[in-house]
Amino acid sequence: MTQEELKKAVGYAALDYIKPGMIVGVGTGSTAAYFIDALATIKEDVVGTVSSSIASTEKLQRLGIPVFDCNEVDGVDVYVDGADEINPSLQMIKGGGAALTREKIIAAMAKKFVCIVDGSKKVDILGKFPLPIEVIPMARAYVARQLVSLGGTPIYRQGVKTDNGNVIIDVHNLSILNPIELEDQINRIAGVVTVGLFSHRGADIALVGTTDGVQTITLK
Ligand SMILES: O=C(CO)[C@H](O)[C@H](O)COP(=O)(O)O
Repeated sequence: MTQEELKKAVGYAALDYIKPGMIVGVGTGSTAAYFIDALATIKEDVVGTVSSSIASTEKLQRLGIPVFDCNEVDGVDVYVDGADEINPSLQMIKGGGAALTREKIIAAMAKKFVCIVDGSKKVDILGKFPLPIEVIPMARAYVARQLVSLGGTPIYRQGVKTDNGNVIIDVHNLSILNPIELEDQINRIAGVVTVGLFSHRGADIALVGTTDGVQTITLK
């Protein structure tokens, strides 16, 4: 099976977690896009969605799926999104698509986070994928210097502006042995909006696409 087929398989497998009347959080990226296609097949059952990016909102609306502003809903029943890396504790690196801040907000609001990935995203230690950080533009150089002092190699993602009008710094060469500590350290740097490390609020369930089928991982 190709990587695209594995992404599609987990996108559709996530429908098992959607029940009639739910408010569904919708992620961003190529795997989440397959989930949106899947959601369209049961759209009469879905009360509504909240979306983590303008791109996902536009796709949902094109397919006739109602999208609410996060401030209009009391909570999110289930959040379905991809990841760039996921470890055995279901902590993740996210933000390859620059949507990390809205993704973190919806993850925080959600009762259940279902992460959908193809098998290439599974790692033992996070950090091979450069860690995305959303930064207020005027703080870019300062934040980069602070990241160097934490041992990383920050690279400014040229030409990218987030849906919130900010910039992205990708931090290379990190071996993230203590994700919670690093998430806290980076969050404390003035000018950082969000770090794409999802360790305090990781996933509750991971659906992993493999050539043997969709593997379900839940924390014990
Ligand atoms: O965090 C994300 C976007 O900000 C995505 O979930 C992540 O980049 C994975 O994307 P894809 O499903 O295209 O591999």
